[in-house]
Amino acid sequence: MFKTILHHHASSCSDCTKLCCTKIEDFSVKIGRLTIFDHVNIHIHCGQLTALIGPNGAGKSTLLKAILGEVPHGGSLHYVDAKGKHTGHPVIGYVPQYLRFDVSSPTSVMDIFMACLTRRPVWLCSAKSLRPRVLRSLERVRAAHLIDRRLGALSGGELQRVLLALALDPMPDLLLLDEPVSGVDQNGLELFYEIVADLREKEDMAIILISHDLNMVAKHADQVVLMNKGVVMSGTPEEVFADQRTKKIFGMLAGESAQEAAADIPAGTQDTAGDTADEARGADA
Ligand SMILES: Nc1ncnc2c1ncn2[C@@H]1O[C@H](COP(=O)(O)OP(=O)(O)OP(=O)(O)O)[C@@H](O)[C@H]1O
Repeated sequence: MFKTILHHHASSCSDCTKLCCTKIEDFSVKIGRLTIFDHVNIHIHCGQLTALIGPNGAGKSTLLKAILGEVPHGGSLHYVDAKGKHTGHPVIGYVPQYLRFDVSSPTSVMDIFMACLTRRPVWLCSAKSLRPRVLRSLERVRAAHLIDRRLGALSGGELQRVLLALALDPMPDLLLLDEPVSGVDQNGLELFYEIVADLREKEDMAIILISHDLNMVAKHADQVVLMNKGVVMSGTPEEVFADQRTKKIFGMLAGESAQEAAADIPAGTQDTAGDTADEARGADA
């Protein structure tokens, strides 16, 4: 189960010409008669962190699930590797916004890695032989000390790093991160962003991150995509945060920065801003 959640394989594109890039072309998701989003076109380059921002219900998480192929969608995904050749089956790593599991379960971090790293039944695997590999994975996210910890005993930030370590083995071409809205404290969030920024540089990885923390986005993102049932606008953090449509969606007061405004909006109340966002999107279309 964890394997399906954290790693997916997708087919590559047919017109590879330039640098490593993931092209999301004309993506749309409809559930019944409801359009969750449509006409989504985004290019994600390797070595870049693309932040997805927008109000609650904008369709951000659904977009990640569509990229993973977990949700039926229109449009297509194209992958181009750094040499302009097909990558065959690019690996996508995914860290979900939350994970439902029994917090009283004795399952440890090591157990979960063993279940994910091998196709053989866990009871036939040698923990001893896998341990160095698991430690290496956990070291990448500064969590080696958590290897024998029970999953249910981890803090929100620690669990997020363990899930990230799982999503990085095998190393993906594209990493999708759905930031938890709660349960991770400020220190945990900062550490997580530091690790992600490191990965982007050292591994030259393409990363899409859904974020509710506009300060962190301003600090770390290379590209920001503002979503509200479609792409409202995209650009550098400076461009997106200075734009009237962003200000409208996040209900910013005159002179207030996007980050300050977002900090003022209690979780779960941004839906109200969504109506305004529709207008903003309508004006853009
Ligand atoms: N399976 C489903 N059936 C019906 N509606 C759904 C389903 N999945 C998502 N939706 C709706 O699609 C919209 C987008 O949801 P999504 O979780 O993608 O938004 P989001 O931008 O990630 O929101 P948040 O910031 O609150 O996490 C919401 O209105 C949600 O209720």
